[in-house]
Amino acid sequence: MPTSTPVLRLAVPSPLYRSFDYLPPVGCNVENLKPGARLRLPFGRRQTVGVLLDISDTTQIQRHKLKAALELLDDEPLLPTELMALLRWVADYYHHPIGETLATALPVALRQGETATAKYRARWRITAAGQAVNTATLGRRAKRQADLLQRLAASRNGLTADQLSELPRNWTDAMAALVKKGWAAVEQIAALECGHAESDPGPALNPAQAQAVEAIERCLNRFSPVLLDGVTGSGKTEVYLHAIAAVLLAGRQALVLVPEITLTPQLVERFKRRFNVPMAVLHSGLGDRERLNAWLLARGGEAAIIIGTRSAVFTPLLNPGIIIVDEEHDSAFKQQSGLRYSARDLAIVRAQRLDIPVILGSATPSLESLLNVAQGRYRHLTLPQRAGSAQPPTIQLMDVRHQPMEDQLSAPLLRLMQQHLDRDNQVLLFLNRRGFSPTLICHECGWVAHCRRCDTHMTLHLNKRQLRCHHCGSQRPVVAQCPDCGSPDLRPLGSGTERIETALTRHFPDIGVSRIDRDSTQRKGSLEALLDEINRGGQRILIGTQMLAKGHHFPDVTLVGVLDGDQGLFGVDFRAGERMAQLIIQVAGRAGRAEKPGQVVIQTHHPDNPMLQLLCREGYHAYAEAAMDERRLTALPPYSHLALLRAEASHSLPPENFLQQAEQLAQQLGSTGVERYGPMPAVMERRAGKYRFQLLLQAERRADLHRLLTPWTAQLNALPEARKVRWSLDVDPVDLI
Ligand SMILES: Nc1ncnc2c1ncn2[C@@H]1O[C@H](COP(=O)(O)OP(=O)(O)OP(=O)(O)O)[C@@H](O)[C@H]1O
Ligand SMILES: [Zn+2]
Repeated sequence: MPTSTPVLRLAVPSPLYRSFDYLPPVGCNVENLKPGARLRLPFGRRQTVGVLLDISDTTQIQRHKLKAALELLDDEPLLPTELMALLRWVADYYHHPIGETLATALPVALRQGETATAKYRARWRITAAGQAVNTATLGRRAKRQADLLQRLAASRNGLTADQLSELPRNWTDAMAALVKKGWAAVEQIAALECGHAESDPGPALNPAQAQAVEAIERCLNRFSPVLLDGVTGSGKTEVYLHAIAAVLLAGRQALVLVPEITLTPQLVERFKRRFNVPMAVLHSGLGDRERLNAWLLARGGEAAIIIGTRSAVFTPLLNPGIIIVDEEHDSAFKQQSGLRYSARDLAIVRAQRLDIPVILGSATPSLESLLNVAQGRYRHLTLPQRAGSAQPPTIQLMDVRHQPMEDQLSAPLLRLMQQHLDRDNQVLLFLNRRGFSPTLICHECGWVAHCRRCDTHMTLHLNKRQLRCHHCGSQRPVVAQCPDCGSPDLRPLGSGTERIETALTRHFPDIGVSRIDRDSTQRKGSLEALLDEINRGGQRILIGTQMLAKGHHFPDVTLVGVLDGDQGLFGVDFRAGERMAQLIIQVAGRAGRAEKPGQVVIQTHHPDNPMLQLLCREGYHAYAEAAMDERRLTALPPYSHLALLRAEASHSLPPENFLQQAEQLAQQLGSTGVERYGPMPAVMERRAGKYRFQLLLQAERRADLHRLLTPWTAQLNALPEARKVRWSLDVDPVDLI
């Protein structure tokens, strides 16, 4: 083989921290090989799909040992240069193998080697000649054509086969006749969801909103990170919509990241009502083929707005104009397995590389973002008041010590609920614990239902008569007798949403109760049905988990009760307090969002807790400031940077040994500026049958941390114990448990 044959450097899905060299496919014109294109490759005993990183003249492998790639799958680079560069950055920053990083960013269908062709569909429009036709003169024989023509005339966007298939009779012949006469024309359009024909202009902006929109519009052509810090119900979404309108006007695309789409059907609806453009909505219910289609149409520029959850941050865009991260504080933006990236952080990095604005919106910004504001890295735009006529709710602590309690419902809370219901309003109760009770205990001997695979209790789900582990998902039927002593006296200890629901139906027999948690919304469409029921208004009680805190708009809710305000006080994670504060303020934000004023009460056994008091009396920002001081004193993020090396195995020894070796390796590599803690068992040492250990690295300066991580992670796989464990590195972990 002549030495001039170039060598292809490929990213291949593999846990190895390197690229792989191949020769071009036999007979392939080298000119056609461009970085970002996929190739089918022989890999071990199987075939795989790799992405071309570079073409090189040299290789460290003896040439005769190189295998040839089998087939070039893309004529044009599938991944644009910008995205390729971003993903290389991502692999470096998260210290993740490049092949797996690229695989994470690609839709499954592309990973499997499917061809990258987008779907289009036919759409019919009326022509000028068609508009001039007086349908009355068409005569009875052409009634179907006349009907169709009228329909086309009434629709601004034209009609697709999907829309036409709703017609009672077959329409294809009649349409063909219209096209033949030149009265209708057919065009091929991207197979995407489209905004409604009747666009709605939305309310007039209030001064704070207008100021925010103006500030964003002024820097549409450059990187400008903005924290849109607006109290709940202040109309942040309106600001996004206006900013997007300006971006669309300039012929560019908007990428909108949300924590969970299925939980906020109302949001997507609002986008559709406002814009008459093709949209790619990337939700978890999409099939592989549909996801691929949306991805390709975003890449081709046909999708003007892309709304998706965290992985949407990797969507290729032809004309990117803005990135918006809604509810930026939400930990759902962090991927918790494989490539553990933060979509919020990557949105910033990507916007910077694209030189476009990025908006992080929240009523309860993360301490990370608040510090970035304080240090002048982000612009701070605030919406201090609720939009329209809505007033902020009053928040107070309710001391439940010595109070009679019915499950988690104190007597004063029940009285207050009655008052609000009597006024024909709705009451929302928040308890971040689903199921009937978190524990089932034997009253005779003290036996507790434990998970057999985790160090934790099973949760009792009475409706399904099951015990379920919320950590590994295992389940078994409820036993009638204690397996230890045979006593039938088994009692549920503590309450979850299911139990509260039962208590509420008992206490308020005439009032409808809607429970909203992961169990009650499992079936497709069930959340929408529940939301509809609530939005029909009138007396009603809502009980739910953090799902209720997610951006819903319930105009009739006037009372919000946080049933267990102490839940965040004793969390093991250093972020537990911050999370609980955000949750409380977000659920509180569901109260009094329309004309009626809202009231929020937080049941607590610690009414003197200074952080709770601060949160209630002075609001989230006062709380955040105090929490920030605490973090500074304890040198925790955002005042330091963390990386967590986790390892697990079926026995406890290998992970501990592996981490010990990893620790020694770090020591040998010299880790100035990096503190190491561990190895130590994870808080839940055994989960899903695996023993879990971890080693925490902490550095004041990010550069110090990464200087160690780069050589370290490259060598971890070579440690003797590495093959006996599953290990992973988590850079900027949000969850230390
Ligand atoms: N300028 C305005 N005038 C009147 N009503 C408005 C205005 N802006 C927004 N609204 C309405 O106020 C309500 C809350 O607005 P929006 O959902 O945009 O707030 P938000 O800040 O995103 O809320 P949250 O963070 O609590 O989910 C919506 O019903 C919206 O239509
Ligand atoms: Zn379990």
